Amino acid sequence: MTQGLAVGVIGGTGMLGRSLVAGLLDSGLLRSGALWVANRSGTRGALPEEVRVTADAQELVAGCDVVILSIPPAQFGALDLDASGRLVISVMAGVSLARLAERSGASRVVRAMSSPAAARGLAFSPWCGAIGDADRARVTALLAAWGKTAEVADESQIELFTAMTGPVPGFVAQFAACMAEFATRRGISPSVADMAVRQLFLSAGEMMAQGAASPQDHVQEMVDYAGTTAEGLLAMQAAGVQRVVDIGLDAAVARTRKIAG
Ligand SMILES: NC(=O)C1=CN([C@@H]2O[C@H](COP(=O)(O)OP(=O)(O)OC[C@H]3O[C@@H](n4cnc5c(N)ncnc54)[C@H](O)[C@@H]3O)[C@@H](O)[C@H]2O)C=CC1
Ligand SMILES: O=C(O)[C@@H]1CCC=N1
Repeated sequence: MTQGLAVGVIGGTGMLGRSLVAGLLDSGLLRSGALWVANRSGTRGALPEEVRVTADAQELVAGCDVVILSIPPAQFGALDLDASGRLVISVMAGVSLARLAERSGASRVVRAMSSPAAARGLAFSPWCGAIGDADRARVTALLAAWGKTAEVADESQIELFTAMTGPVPGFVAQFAACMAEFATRRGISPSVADMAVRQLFLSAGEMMAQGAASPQDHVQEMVDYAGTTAEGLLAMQAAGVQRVVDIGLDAAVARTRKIAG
């Protein structure tokens, strides 16, 4: 059963947690009054009145079927929690399934990744975990409330996505910043460069998200067109653009794998 769940987000007023809460509120999956948030202070912040807020994570667990962990990895070791009998979903970077089960006492444990784009239903939220069919349906429904979701093979793949799709706009912003820098160094005003680059990434994102062509297909189409863009793309490829991206993402994955939780 995926409708009528009671769900709690520990860390649900943080940068990611409040976005997850917003996505869940819009989902229609939860019973009325069945969304809980726990944080350190017990303060509501901007959360709507229908969300139940507590400073006591164990009180949240008592009221919920599903417990979502969205606190900083460094805080997880100090979290005193007995979530046995609950379905636990973590979106924390770097914290392993074994550590989640050991620290929470839960046997139904999922390791996922998401992003603050969840508030707009635009996140990509991959997950893994050894769970049964009913829990798989619950997890898929909850994570779909934040955007797209996919079950992946194992934790090492979650670590790749922690680097790639967790940080929004993250590495895409780096590419946009490089283009804005190119323009301003050649005399275009910073405000015009900023507007142009934002509009380019909006339109490119929409076209890639909705069109049939993959990003690789888009690149090949432009190369085959053999115009001005082809010249630039081939020069970037020859200069090692894939290697630069590999180096950056490998470094972010390595950092994720150093987190012990
Ligand atoms: N911020 C982001 O874009 C992303 C964050 N993540 C992961 O999400 C998790 C949360 O990150 P942020 O939201 O950025 O952190 P944050 O620092 O903005 O918020 C953390 C929240 O956790 C609460 N908290 C901390 N210790 C607690 C405890 N013992 N009991 C109850 N609540 C506690 C704090 O009160 C706060 O509300 C991290 O594990 C991070 O790796 C994953 C993907 C993207
Ligand atoms: O940069 C970070 O640590 C967060 C966690 C995963 C993605 N962004």
